Amino acid sequence: MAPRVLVSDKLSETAVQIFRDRGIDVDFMPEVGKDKEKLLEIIGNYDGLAIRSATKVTEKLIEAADRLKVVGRAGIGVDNVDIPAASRRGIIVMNTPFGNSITTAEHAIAMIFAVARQLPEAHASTSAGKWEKSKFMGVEITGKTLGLIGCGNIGSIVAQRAIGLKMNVIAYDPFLSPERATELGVEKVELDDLFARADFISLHTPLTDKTRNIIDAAAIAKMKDGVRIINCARGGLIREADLVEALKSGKVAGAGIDVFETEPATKNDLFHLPNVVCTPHLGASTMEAQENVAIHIAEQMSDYLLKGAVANAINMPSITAEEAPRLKPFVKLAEVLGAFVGQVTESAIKEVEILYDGITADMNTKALTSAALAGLIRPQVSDVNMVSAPVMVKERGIIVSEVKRDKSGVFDGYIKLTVKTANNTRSVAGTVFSDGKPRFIQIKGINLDAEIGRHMVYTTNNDAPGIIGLLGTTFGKHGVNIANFQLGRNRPGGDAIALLYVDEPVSETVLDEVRAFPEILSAKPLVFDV
Ligand SMILES: NC(=O)c1ccc[n+]([C@@H]2O[C@H](COP(=O)([O-])OP(=O)(O)OC[C@H]3O[C@@H](n4cnc5c(N)ncnc54)[C@H](O)[C@@H]3O)[C@@H](O)[C@H]2O)c1
Ligand SMILES: O=C(O)[C@H](O)COP(=O)(O)O
Repeated sequence: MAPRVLVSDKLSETAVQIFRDRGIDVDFMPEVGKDKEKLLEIIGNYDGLAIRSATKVTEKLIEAADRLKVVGRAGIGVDNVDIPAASRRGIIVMNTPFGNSITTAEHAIAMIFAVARQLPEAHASTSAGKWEKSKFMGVEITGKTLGLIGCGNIGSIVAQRAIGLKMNVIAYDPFLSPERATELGVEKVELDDLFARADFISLHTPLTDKTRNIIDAAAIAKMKDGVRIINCARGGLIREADLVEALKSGKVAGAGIDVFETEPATKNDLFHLPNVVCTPHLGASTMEAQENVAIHIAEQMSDYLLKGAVANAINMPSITAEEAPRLKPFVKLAEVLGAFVGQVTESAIKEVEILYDGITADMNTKALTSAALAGLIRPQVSDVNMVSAPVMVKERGIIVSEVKRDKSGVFDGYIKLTVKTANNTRSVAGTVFSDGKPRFIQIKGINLDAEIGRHMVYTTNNDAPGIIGLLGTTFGKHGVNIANFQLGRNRPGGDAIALLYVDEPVSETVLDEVRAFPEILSAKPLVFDV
């Protein structure tokens, strides 16, 4: 069945065409995002949800989204999506980090000009026939200092444009490297320094616990008199009530505000103040940007739904469409190794180490680790996948580490999973053969070469004559057909294991019969999704 996607916000219809061309069923309902009840009613029918900022993807919506695999944000900010809730349900959340950044940077530059020369008010006055030439005395931006709070994609573009306009640009961004600052021609400063020196301040950070109200009365008090403030990033970065006071007192000479604490902003104390220019969250609203983000999100979502490729996901490592086919058998291997340990481990897992040897060390190990963790905890939490597994493992306080090393044995590469509980350490290693199928190559340090089937039985036993006969006869007596039988031991007469690939699940009655033999220490049925 073709995957089904709902477009619930105003996206360019190019996105719809791309979904259709790729063979995806798509419903274009650009108003439904604002109708919470209706959305809740229909969301269960879709594998993908394409949105902008109007649709609120809440925990409640996610709970109702039984089929949903991917939320695609045609734009940058994902603060309208409950990402922890989506991750717990294994739903990928992806955005388009670059499609609208130039457009938004241009909007910020437009705001700088608008507040420097009071363009909207001058326009309104002139259109009203007043010709108030002396009322609208502006300031030049040449030679002025622009303080950027946040210098990522959009902040950097604003910096480049502002430098072209002969402004001096300083930036506060804890994650901006000195090298990148030099490359951009930007001076990296501390926040208080920025407040003290900037003639214009423009915000370009996401809204987080750290950035919320980054501009409030205390921050404004540290700024130059007559500073002008631009926000084309997110409402909530500025405490609006404090900005209103500062504009009224004249401490702040002007503000260009595209985003608001509450949106849609139909009433706001900032409206109608002198030299405040407001736009209704238009930062990304150009023909070019909307085409870009629509194309990007439709392609990314289609690639994921049809090929398993992951790009620009917030809650999952990327997997390119090119690497997806090569990675796929190793993803399966990692999952199977996790599933083996997950099924034989009965006490709480404390630590997981994943060793990537040879060619596997050069693969997308983040994705492989996510797959191994999904396999590992699936016996306890059935509804888990590569997106939700890392979150769930973290919630359970399990420490995960990856080790990579060059080819060390006969295989071009293999993966070894070692899991520690309070009183046990268990390991299993596997590789992918040229037939693309995963194999176990070592269990408990014992080498073997075991094909992996859907139903298997794993026994531990004392190495003694007659084990093959004993297991074969017991299973045969009960009509259990053995497709493949692998034995291994650490030394003659020492610890031994057997892995049997059987055609059907083996009942507990049969397994109890096996367990009753004194040579058999344990017998465990295993199921693998292969
Ligand atoms: N108005 C609009 O329509 C519109 C359009 C696009 C994007 N946006 C918003 O613009 C913002 C920036 O987008 P971007 O693409 O540049 O994002 P980005 O992730 O590329 O850049 C954000 C920068 O903020 C920095 N940062 C994070 N925490 C910080 C802190 N505490 N103090 C200072 N800097 C901090 C990061 O290091 C990063 O460099 C986002 O909030 C996005 O949602 C708005
Ligand atoms: O984060 C973004 O990309 C912008 O806020 C754009 O939002 P919009 O898609 O609702 O215009």
